[in-house]
Order: sequence, then C-alpha cells, then structure tokens
Amino acid sequence: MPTPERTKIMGVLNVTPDSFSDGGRYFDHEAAIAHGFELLRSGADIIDVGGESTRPGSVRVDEAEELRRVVPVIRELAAAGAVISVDTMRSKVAEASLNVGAHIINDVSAGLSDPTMLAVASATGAPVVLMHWRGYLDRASASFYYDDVVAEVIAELKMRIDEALTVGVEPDNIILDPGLGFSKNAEHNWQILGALDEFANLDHRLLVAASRKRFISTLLSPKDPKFAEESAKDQATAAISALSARAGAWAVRVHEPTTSAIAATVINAVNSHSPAA
Ligand SMILES: Nc1nc2ncc(COP(=O)(O)O)nc2c(=O)[nH]1
Repeated sequence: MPTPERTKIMGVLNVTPDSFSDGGRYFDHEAAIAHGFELLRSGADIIDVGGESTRPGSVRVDEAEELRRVVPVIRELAAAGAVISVDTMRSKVAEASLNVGAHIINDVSAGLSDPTMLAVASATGAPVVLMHWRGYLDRASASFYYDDVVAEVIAELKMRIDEALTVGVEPDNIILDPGLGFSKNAEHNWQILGALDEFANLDHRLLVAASRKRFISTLLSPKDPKFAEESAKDQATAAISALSARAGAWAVRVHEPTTSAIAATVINAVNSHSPAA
C-alpha cells in the first residue's frame, strides 16, 4: 500500500554494547538520550530504541537488563515529544516502553519469539512492525535456503499478518518489514530490494531497514567489507531509501537520517507529480 505522504525516517538508537554498526557508542543513558536528540535534529521522524543486539552470533540479554537499557531512554525522549518505536522481541519490554511513552512496537521476530507480543499490540492498539526472520531462534545461522526469496518472505509475512489479525491487531496497525540481512544473504537482500513494490502492495505499511548492513559494505568494498567507509555506507543507504520511497515505503530505518531525509523529500516530489498521484 504505497504511502501518500513522504516516507518517514526512523533513526536507529541501539542502547547496546555490541550492535554490529554502532555497538557501544550509546550504551550509556546520557549518551543515548543525547544521540536521540541528535537524530531528531538530523531529520529523524521516529527514534527506534533497541536494547538487545540481533547480529548473528550475539548472545541474548535477559529481560531485566533489556528493560534497564531502554526504559529510561524512551521515557526521556518521549517526554520531549519524540515519536518512539521500541525494538524488542519481549512483550514485557514492549509494555513497559509503551507505558513510558513509546508509540510503536518493532518486533524483529514478528511475534514468534514471545507468544504474548501480538496480544499486547492488540490490547494497547500500538502499531507493530512484523519483520521477517526465519532464524530468530538460531542467531548463529548466517542465512537460510530459499527457492524464491521474495515469494517465500511474502508468504511467511502473510502468516504473521493472519495471526496478528486473529488476536485483534487492527489492519492499519500492522507494519511489514522483509528483514534485510536476517537469515538472508546479499543475493536475497538485493532480490528483495528489486521487488519492493510487491511488498508495498501488500495492503500494509512497509518499513525498509538496510542501513549500513553487511551487504552494503560488501558491495562497496568487495575485497574486505570492513574497509567500507561509513559515509559511503550512508550514501548507499540513502540510495536504498530513495528506492524504498519510490516504492511507497512508510518508513526507512537508518543510522544517519540527513541523507535519507533528503532522498525521501526528492522522491516525494517525484511521487506527488506522477500521473498516479
Ligand atoms: N524492523 C527492523 N528492526 C531492526 N532492528 C535491528 C536491526 C539490526 O541492525 P542495527 O544494528 O541497524 O540495529 N535490523 C532491523 C531491521 O532490519 N528491521
């Protein structure tokens, strides 16, 4: 369902010591809150606050630690008027975050990890991101086999949509995310990005999160991805944000909002002057 207005920018705020792209920079609450305000100043419409790294091989933190990391940060940013999504697979963390002012649940397991998550989304009326991740139980696995990654991801997301609707989540509160890099290799990711219109036409809002991911680093620095410059990764991310906006994505999830906000603004001008507009 292509969004009529400009694609929103969701700024990434990982309050973790080990996220793959910015692990440790904002682990301290003061630094996290300061970075949240910096993201807003740089063009973010939403701040996505996460307390648990999801990178391959990462070890889960316990619920108490995840709560300790995110709740104070969300409370402070929400009190200042920021629109917040909480990036968590735990319903208790989602509930606590909504109680201190978060607006959106961002569940990278699409409700599979915690059986009460979708019921919390239904009961609270909070929009919920359902992200596709076959390997949510087995983080060590780098990727899975797909015959047709686009068709299979869509089919599996549709199963999550059905379950969400069954427990009472409003259709308008369902946001879909193909889960770039989650149990998917670079080839899978590029195929998904080449078919974003199929995702955008699933009658639910679409979130695209490619920012600084390994498949971008590998494209920019094939010999050794770790030599890809952060600014180059952000420019590549902005190109994907433009592609996402053109397909009608509701939002893009990025570490550096400015370039993607500019890309979304340009594409919004194109979309609003297109015959279909
Ligand atoms: N909805 C959604 N949430 C996510 N949270 C974390 C990460 C991992 O990367 P990070 O280090 O950028 O947080 N990727 C996603 C994603 O692709 N989609």
